[in-house]
Amino acid sequence: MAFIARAEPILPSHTKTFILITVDESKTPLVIVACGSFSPITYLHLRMFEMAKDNIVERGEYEILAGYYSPVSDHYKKEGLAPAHHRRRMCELAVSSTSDWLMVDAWESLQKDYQRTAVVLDHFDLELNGDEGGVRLKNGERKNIKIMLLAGGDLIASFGHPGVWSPLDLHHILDKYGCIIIERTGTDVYGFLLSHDIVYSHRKNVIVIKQLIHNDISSTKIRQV
Ligand SMILES: Nc1ncnc2c1ncn2[C@@H]1O[C@H](COP(=O)(O)OP(=O)(O)OP(=O)(O)O)[C@@H](O)[C@H]1O
Ligand SMILES: NC(=O)c1ccc[n+]([C@@H]2O[C@H](COP(=O)(O)O)[C@@H](O)[C@H]2O)c1
Repeated sequence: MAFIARAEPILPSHTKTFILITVDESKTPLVIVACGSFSPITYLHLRMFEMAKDNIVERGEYEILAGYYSPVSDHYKKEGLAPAHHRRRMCELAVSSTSDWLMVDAWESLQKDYQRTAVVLDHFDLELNGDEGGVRLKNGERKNIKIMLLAGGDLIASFGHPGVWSPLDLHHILDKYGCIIIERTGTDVYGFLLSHDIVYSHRKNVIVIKQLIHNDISSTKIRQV
């Protein structure tokens, strides 16, 4: 067993604190990040982390340290979104009453410009692994924390929409970090994986999770009620 080296909050802006977390040294420490609007956060946004956790635990390769919501800022020009501070607060309230491993990172929501997902993941990497971060092992060595993007099939399918994601960003996200994809009604994730050259070339760093019982709740539907 080993311990996370820091006793202060793992990222400065969180609602919860990591205090010495035990780590199974035989596994790769993993933090999962979901980027999105969360306007509002839904049960599926909570469920997707639990689905990811069940899958990861079963694989036995990683030890999950935490999951983070990173709500997009007000500069993401998507129509109908609530202000970022409300969306962030809704996420904070949702995790505080339902989870002991999910947290909300405010950094992205507070930025003065829109931040691409690749940049958001780099921010997590810097905070978690930079400056002597990561996990400290019993022998004194440190181990980097792996960071993976958690997303629904629709977001991954948007990788193929012209002009939405830069190929360089996709290589960066899929090579350096990796993706955990939750199937979503209306998107053929496996078909997309096979047909998209960049995603296919990084398929070893992509985990697809089947939604055994499909639930197509969406923030849009809730906004329209
Ligand atoms: N029902 C769902 N099944 C699978 N993934 C989902 C589902 N709802 C949301 N997600 C995923 O959650 C992440 C953040 O979601 P986002 O805030 O865009 O929610 P959304 O419900 O898709 O929102 P909107 O309706 O505003 O587009 C995305 O990766 C999205 O694919
Ligand atoms: N080029 C990019 O980095 C890029 C493109 C499209 C969406 N995204 C992200 O995907 C998420 C999409 O959220 P919505 O499904 O609510 O639009 C947001 O976090 C957004 O920042 C990133």
